Amino acid sequence: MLLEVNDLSISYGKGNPVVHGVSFSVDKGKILAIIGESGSGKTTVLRAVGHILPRQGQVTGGHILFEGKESETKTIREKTSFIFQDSGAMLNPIRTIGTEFSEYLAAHGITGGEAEDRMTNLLSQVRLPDPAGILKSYPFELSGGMRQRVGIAMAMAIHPELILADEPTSALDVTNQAVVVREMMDVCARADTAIIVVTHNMALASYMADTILVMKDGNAVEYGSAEKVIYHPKDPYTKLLLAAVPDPGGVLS
Ligand SMILES: Nc1ncnc2c1ncn2[C@@H]1O[C@H](COP(=O)(O)OP(=O)(O)OP(=O)(O)O)[C@@H](O)[C@H]1O
Repeated sequence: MLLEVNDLSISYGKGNPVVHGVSFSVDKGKILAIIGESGSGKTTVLRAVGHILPRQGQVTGGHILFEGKESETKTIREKTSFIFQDSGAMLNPIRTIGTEFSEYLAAHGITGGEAEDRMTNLLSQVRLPDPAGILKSYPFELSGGMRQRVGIAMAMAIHPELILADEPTSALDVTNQAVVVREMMDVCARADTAIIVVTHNMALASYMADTILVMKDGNAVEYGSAEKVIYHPKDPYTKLLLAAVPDPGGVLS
């Protein structure tokens, strides 16, 4: 198993836990969607897995195992990367994509021809036309969807075992959402990269995921294969989420 999370609890400061005893696992190359309403603890769980909880955030119970061992910051830095809602907006506005991208790779020990190859190869895998031209562009010269694709290409360029994606497409319009999600899934499938995607969108979760974890008020209220959760939900809250989706699984296809 690539990632196993057992009985995870998390608090901020001296407050009560905001995540209570959550467990799940992700196999190599598989996609887990964590779904739930705002404030249910999805991002907190994702940040704990990525070792990027804010300073006051603390894991107060449970275990996170990565490749069978207690997960350490160094391993996670090397083997996972993030895609945020506004990954594209995080690009430095006064530097070209090429400068930003190559520095990111250099920070991971990838330089010279190898870095060039990875950049152009991944930019074309996320279907950005004219990768050489993109590398010479400034972020403001690209559309929101194009910038988000650059964010996905950067996340994939270090050949991660696991991508942690927090609402990766919610800043995009509906047409772009579907395309960018498909590209993200294609690129990850080719490299056998696992994904944990946090979303409040049940249609997106059912389209992408092998496994779905439903969270409410910091608890896991439902967890299982996407098929089981979508077609045989047990928890009333999951049923409510599904009732809001006209055609689960079909909306983005
Ligand atoms: N830095 C922080 N300090 C204190 N409390 C926090 C902090 N970040 C989140 N929380 C609290 O933790 C709980 C879970 O928040 P979290 O952001 O993980 O939820 P979420 O399900 O990802 O919501 P959203 O969909 O709005 O991002 C909420 O009650 C939130 O107020």
